[in-house]
Amino acid sequence: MAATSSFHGHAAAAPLSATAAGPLSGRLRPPGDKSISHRALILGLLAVGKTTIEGLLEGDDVLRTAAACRALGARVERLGPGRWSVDGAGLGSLLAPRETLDFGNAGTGTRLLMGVVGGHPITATFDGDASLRKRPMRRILDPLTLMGAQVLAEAEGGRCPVILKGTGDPASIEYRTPVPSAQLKSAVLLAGLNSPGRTVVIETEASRDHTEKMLAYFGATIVSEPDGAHGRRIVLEGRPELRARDVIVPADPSSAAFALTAALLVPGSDVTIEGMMMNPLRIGLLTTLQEMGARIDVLNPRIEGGEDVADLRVRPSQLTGVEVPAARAPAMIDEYPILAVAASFAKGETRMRGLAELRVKESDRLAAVADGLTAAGVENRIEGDDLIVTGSDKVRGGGTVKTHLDHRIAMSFLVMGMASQQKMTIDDASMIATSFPTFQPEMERLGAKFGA
Ligand SMILES: O=C(O)C1=C[C@@H](OP(=O)(O)O)[C@@H](O)[C@H](O)C1
Ligand SMILES: C=C(OP(=O)(O)O)C(=O)O
Repeated sequence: MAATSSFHGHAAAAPLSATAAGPLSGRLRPPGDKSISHRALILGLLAVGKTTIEGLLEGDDVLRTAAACRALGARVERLGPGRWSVDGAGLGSLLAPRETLDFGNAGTGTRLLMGVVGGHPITATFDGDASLRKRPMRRILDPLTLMGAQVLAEAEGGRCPVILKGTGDPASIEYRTPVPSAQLKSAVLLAGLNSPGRTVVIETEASRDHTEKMLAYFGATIVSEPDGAHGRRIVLEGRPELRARDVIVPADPSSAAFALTAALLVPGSDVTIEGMMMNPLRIGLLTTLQEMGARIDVLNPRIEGGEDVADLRVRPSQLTGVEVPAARAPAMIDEYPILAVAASFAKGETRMRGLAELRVKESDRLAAVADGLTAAGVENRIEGDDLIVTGSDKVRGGGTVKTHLDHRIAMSFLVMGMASQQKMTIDDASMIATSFPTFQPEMERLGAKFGA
């Protein structure tokens, strides 16, 4: 679990290839959900008492959040694999960190903790790797400024490094998020926690609701109601008494997506994914693949850690291109790169609409996916914010894909190489450790073949 990145760049790039695999078979428990892992640590920091976490994702992004929580006054300990405890500093009692908070590659950690710092009378510096330094932070800093926080320094265009001076008395605001973003919604809610009044966030398109659910679980009064056709209105009462809780982290659907897609594409496969979180705001990929004709049995549905989970048995399927509506984007936002790989093997055209937010992820994912598909001989085009992929049952493959410090681009094109005629090479596999450090051995255990 060595750090994979530091402020400006990262260790030497590690190219990796995937070649056509024999059938993939076996069972896989994907790592803990990344979104829930960040939030469990952060709410542990804000609660009084000892929070325990089971199944924490021990990827670099989350380890950076653990380090930041320590710097803000929590005692964070690893008890065993995936088992962690957080002795909270308590809402209103955070320490000012002495050093820069280095979030590496992680947008979620950066933005959620900007919300936390923004609502406390402390100053902190936020920074990360070359990818993080390109990502927009104004969307977070704007509402925090309305609440009374001050931006003491920022790089051009509201980018990291950012020095943020929070306020111990955040104004209660009603905020309509200008882009569908769970990170933005969460930052406002986390800052609003320390406000004496009510914080209201309205989103036109519902985004993942893990912050709301976990705040309620830790004892906050928070109500989320439908607003408009696809939106939510969330009302949080300020200054709750947050009490430490025990958190169980379900398996990450965004990580499960890679084995799931690989099993659909590699002939003869039969893979069962265990304990995948089925939160409706996270399973847009599953819905889309089912619409495309994927044979996925949803088995043993149950509740784990307050979330719906299930086991998924996946077998190869002839996929057919579909149109993916823009309204589904928040529920499958990180899965478009792997959907584009699935679409490459589908009959006909898949049109993915409304992908503007993909341009501001770890890389410009719209461009990175299109370039990777082109390198592999897959017909594709970008029209406005839509990506259109024309599939075929024989994908040539070959070529080297530039990953631009983006773990999802890296894993997606390795999956392509498991089913394409020629091997696929990625220029750098090191970023995979940010979200799925066991990706390579776990996929090899199922039958994948990687090489230089
Ligand atoms: O809140 C979260 O945990 C996340 C929200 C999404 O980002 P945006 O809020 O920028 O859409 C997603 O892409 C990211 O991987 C995790
Ligand atoms: C966008 C992602 O993460 P983050 O915003 O936390 O960097 C992701 O994991 O795909």
